Amino acid sequence: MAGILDLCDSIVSDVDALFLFSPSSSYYEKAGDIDDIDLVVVANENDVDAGTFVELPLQFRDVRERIRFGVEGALDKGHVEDGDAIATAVPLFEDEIDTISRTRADESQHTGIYDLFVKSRADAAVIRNIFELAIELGKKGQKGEPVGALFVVGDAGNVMNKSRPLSYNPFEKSHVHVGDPIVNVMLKEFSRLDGAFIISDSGKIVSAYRYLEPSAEGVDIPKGLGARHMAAGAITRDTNAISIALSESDGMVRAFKGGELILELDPEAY
Ligand SMILES: Nc1ncnc2c1ncn2[C@@H]1O[C@H](COP(=O)(O)OP(=O)(O)OP(=O)(O)O)[C@@H](O)[C@H]1O
Ligand SMILES: [Mn+2]
Repeated sequence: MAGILDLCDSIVSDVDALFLFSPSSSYYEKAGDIDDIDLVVVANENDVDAGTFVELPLQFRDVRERIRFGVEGALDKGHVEDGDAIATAVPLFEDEIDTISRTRADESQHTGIYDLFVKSRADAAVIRNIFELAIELGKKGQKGEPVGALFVVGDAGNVMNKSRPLSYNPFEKSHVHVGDPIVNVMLKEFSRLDGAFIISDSGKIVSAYRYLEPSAEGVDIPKGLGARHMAAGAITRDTNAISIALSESDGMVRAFKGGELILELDPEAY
């Protein structure tokens, strides 16, 4: 009679690599004893001193997104090759790894989730900060009044050229950066204002209150999203910026790059 391990066999048989998501040291050590398999650790920090490591900028709640990030990162860094079969060990319900799944490194399924953080003009840390801010703003907003916001990150000179002020710029003479505790308070305060925030590659807040006027030609964003999201998508095609929009109407955080929607997060899940 077949045991449950026989069912698991089809998940893990003949895989080229095993991806461990945020493993404990003991889990990592145990996995190290497995023969003939490449180990890749995907985590916020390399606590286990893994030789092969992909850094997670956010602890994506959607496990598929977390796995996609790890796989696209590993492909980019050459840890796996197109077509490789991969087993993934992930903490899904608990903090400890409790789920094993199987996927394939597939260049044709490329979503750009890794490139969004790592191959953008702006520093990955700046992009992460803006994500966290948008998520926080989205959560708070849902309790009181919903707020919308738009952050355009990187390539600020070009973005400024493709936009115009709606009102005076409260950041005109300041040298504040995202990540400064005071800035988060300011950004949250100003997010009630119209228009977009413009942020430099290194995280300097260049302007608030910008009305974006990019060419929307060739921009392919899902139908039903309005002017904020069209502008958010279009500016990333017209410049080398990425953008992060918080929707006032559905509460979602969306990231755009190269004129495309790359990632959609529900702040309530964080
Ligand atoms: N081109 C633009 N540049 C900067 N901000 C914009 C632009 N277009 C719209 N916005 C901002 O987006 C706000 C909401 O506009 P709209 O409802 O059309 O967008 P939306 O995509 O439906 O966003 P939401 O989901 O938040 O409603 C506007 O009040 C304005 O502040
Ligand atoms: Mn709207």
